[in-house]
Amino acid sequence: MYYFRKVTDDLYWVGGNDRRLELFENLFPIPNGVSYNSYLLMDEKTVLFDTVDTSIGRQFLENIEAVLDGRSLDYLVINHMEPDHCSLIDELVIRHPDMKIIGNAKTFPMIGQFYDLDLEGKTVTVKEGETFSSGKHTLHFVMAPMVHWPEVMMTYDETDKVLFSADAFGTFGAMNGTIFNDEIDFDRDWLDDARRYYTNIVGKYGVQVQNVLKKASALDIQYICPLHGPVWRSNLAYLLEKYNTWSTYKPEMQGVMIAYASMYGNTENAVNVLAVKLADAGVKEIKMHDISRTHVSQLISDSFKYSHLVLAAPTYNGGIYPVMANYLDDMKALSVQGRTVAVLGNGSWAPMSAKQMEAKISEMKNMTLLTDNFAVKSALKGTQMSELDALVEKLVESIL
Ligand SMILES: Cc1cc2nc3c(=O)[nH]c(=O)nc-3n(C[C@H](O)[C@H](O)[C@H](O)COP(=O)(O)O)c2cc1C
Repeated sequence: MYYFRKVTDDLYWVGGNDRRLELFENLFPIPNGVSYNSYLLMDEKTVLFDTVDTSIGRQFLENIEAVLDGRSLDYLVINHMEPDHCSLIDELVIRHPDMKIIGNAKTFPMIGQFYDLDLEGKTVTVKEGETFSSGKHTLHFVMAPMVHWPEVMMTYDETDKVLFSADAFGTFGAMNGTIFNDEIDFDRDWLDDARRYYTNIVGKYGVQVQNVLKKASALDIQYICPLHGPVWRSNLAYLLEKYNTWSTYKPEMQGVMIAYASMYGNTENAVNVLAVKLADAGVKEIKMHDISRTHVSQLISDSFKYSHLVLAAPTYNGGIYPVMANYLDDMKALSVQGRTVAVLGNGSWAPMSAKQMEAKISEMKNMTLLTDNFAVKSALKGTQMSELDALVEKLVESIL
């Protein structure tokens, strides 16, 4: 049985949810599932905005046939060619042989890479700022390269002031029938997933997101329809502000994330001592992660969230304990920058991890290091307490 929801008088959400998928992109745990959004505009011409992932393909096809109610699909706008959104193109081409596909110069070569389809005479190539009339509605195309793939564009419906934003403004999380931001408590229930989605998937492309935000600021937007997660129809300033903060790498929270790795508990003990000293000194926003137990995508998310990071790990075979090395590599790859960082190492005979972690941090942009090779030898001892107290003082001064 089909299901859909009306977004405006002429526009329908025809997507669906996957609560079975363990790892999004076979990388990111999604305990709350994920939605794949697609939107169908019922104008003089019918226009579908993007398709969905194969996992919900049959449901999606049923949904659009129900809304079409016997009409054929005239146009498919492809804002993004990532397979979780374009997997049903070939099926739609078969079902609606007269359908034309609207994309940009980078869209069609990608369709050719993914599919063997003869689209001769069935494509409409659009450029930045060009418009297309479906009857009552005028669609206006806005290129959004590298947010987060090169072919990405957004489509703005000038008539109803709807922005189809591709993966921008999307989030992990399946939707519970409630598809609008004013039907949910986004800040309480969705923000963490939204931040983890943004920082891990789009986070590297802050400059490109800023370019798109500038273009968006020139539009009168009443609705944002992303490809994952809720549709925004109120309080858009909240979401735009989050995106502005994340894409400029500004912290959301003045506080500290302590990310530690520990085999036998001694590094863990050292950061526990540090944490209570910070709390004693009045620092309240402290988030601790045992990084062997926290997925690296959550660490990246919190690296964007907090102003200060304390990273602690033992030396392992002359290098950095593997999960910490992996997290540091991910931080660099995803362009984490502008944070104040303290590093704590450990080792029983030749402690190298502090120096090596500091070297990796200094390869990242605008990082302020508060430590210089602070290394515990096996376990924290009273003899190192003044060094630790000095670090606490620096952190407190910088945080508060
Ligand atoms: C497989 C393995 C390799 C290690 N390699 C080094 C090393 O290269 N240099 C060193 O000083 N300590 C090395 N260590 C010792 C640990 O870094 C050290 O015991 C540390 O105190 C462990 O901290 P933890 O109690 O937080 O796990 C190694 C330990 C293990 C198990």
